[in-house]
Order: sequence, then structure tokens, then C-alpha cells
Amino acid sequence: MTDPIPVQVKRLAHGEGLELPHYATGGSAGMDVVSAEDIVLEPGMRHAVATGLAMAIPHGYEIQVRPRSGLALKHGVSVPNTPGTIDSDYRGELKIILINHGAEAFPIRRGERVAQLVVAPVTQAVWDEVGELDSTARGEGGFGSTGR
Ligand SMILES: O=c1ccn([C@H]2C[C@H](O)[C@@H](COP(=O)(O)OP(=O)(O)OP(=O)(O)O)O2)c(=O)[nH]1
Ligand SMILES: [Mg+2]
Repeated sequence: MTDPIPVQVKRLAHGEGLELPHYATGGSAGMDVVSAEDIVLEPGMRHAVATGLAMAIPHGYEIQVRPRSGLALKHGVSVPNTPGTIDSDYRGELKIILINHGAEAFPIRRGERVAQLVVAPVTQAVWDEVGELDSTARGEGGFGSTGR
């Protein structure tokens, strides 16, 4: 694990009093992030859950929003756009898009952990357009070409 990098975070008015995203254990990859709102996710419903936080991720990094496995397994609650992408130049409120795939309504209370945030380095690419690509053993095979 590399050394932690500082990330500027700003609490919005409705984020006052909430704990900042935090690693539950020393070896955690993701910081659990809490909801800033009370909401009931009805079956099939999607909602962008407020966190009350805005941030300035250093250039060259992103934050990925990932589901919590416990919510997914026990309640069918997940992140439909996982891994959600938080760009380094985004200054709006971090929102956690949740979907309830379960059969029962899922109440979320303010302060409850709804997802986890993974900080990751980003490499941007520049296209090198060519007329021909090199040949490989795989070639155009994909989508199960090597068997089940
Ligand atoms: O789960 C998410 C995903 C995105 N965002 C914010 C931060 C991100 O930097 C911005 C744009 O996200 P994305 O590029 O995934 O969405 P888009 O549909 O392509 O919107 P845009 O046209 O604004 O890029 O929205 C969130 O708060 N939560
Ligand atoms: Mg985008």
C-alpha cells in the first residue's frame, strides 16, 4: 500500500455533523461514505444519495464509488454505475447512486454507510492512429472464445 495522499474536502451545509469517509480497518481499500439524507429506496428505485461533501482530488487521481457487499448481498442494494467515476476537476457534491434490486423497501438513515470510495491513479491516453495492428495469438477472439 502506498502512502496516503491528501485530498481536499469541503462539507456542504447539509453535511455538517457527519463523519468524513473513513477506512474501517487499516488494510481497507475503500473509505466508507455516509448518507446525508433520510430516504426510503422502494424496490426497483434509483436515487442519487446526497453526501454533503465536495472535494478536489489531485490531478492524476480519481475516486471510484463502489457498492458495499453487505448491502448488496443482504438487501440487493447496489451502485448501478459501479465503479462510479469522480473526476479530479469535479467540484460539485459527491452523490452516491443507489439502486434497490431487492423485493423490499430499504430505508436509509442520515449517517448510515451507503458505499465506499477508492482513490486510484489515472493514466490519460493519446491515440496513435495506425492502419494495421500487430497480430497476436488471440486475434479477434473474445467473448468466450477460449471456452467456458
Ligand atoms: O456516482 C457518481 C458519478 C459521478 N458523480 C459526479 C462526479 C463526476 O466527476 C461527475 C461526472 O460523472 P460521469 O462522467 O460519470 O457522468 P456523465 O453522465 O458522463 O456526466 P458529465 O457529462 O457531467 O461528465 O459526476 C458523482 O457524484 N457520483
Ligand atoms: Mg462524463
